[in-house]
Amino acid sequence: MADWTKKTILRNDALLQYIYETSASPKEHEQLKELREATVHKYKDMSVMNVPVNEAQLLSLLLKIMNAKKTLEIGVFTGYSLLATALALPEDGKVIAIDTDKEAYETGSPFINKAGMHHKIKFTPSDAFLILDDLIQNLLLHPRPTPPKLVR
Ligand SMILES: C[S@@+](CC[C@H](N)C(=O)[O-])C[C@H]1O[C@@H](n2cnc3c(N)ncnc32)[C@H](O)[C@@H]1O
Repeated sequence: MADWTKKTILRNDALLQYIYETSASPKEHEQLKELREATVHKYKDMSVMNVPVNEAQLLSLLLKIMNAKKTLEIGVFTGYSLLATALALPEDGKVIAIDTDKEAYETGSPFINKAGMHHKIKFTPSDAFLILDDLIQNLLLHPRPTPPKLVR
């Protein structure tokens, strides 16, 4: 069976530890760290569903490089990658966030508020398939000259 604690692309533990200690962990935003710790406290082993610190930093870099303003977060859980995304977007950026699990979102939500990122996020507690159908229908009914850049 897959070992979820080893779900990283790096297979060398010593190298991974070095990267975390010298780069990823010192750069982790205070509320991302608090959200991650609250997730571990509440969800124990299930907390590995959050993206790892270094992957969230890569995601943040990619969003900044592409000047993303609108993103879709399909599968929020407690919101680690959601908060990392919101922090990487400009002040008027928007994230449509969808998850069936409202309780998990509400576990991370206080840290999103504390980081001052709540205004960028529209959370919908729903099956993403239903919301995506609506979004596609809307785009078909009201086509835009430039399609939005979407990152998941
Ligand atoms: C791996 S976790 C997401 C982790 C999150 N991106 C992070 O970094 O913290 C997957 C999430 O997808 C949600 N999910 C699974 N199927 C879904 C669906 N059809 N619609 C909405 N959410 C779904 C689950 O409830 C779960 O919270």
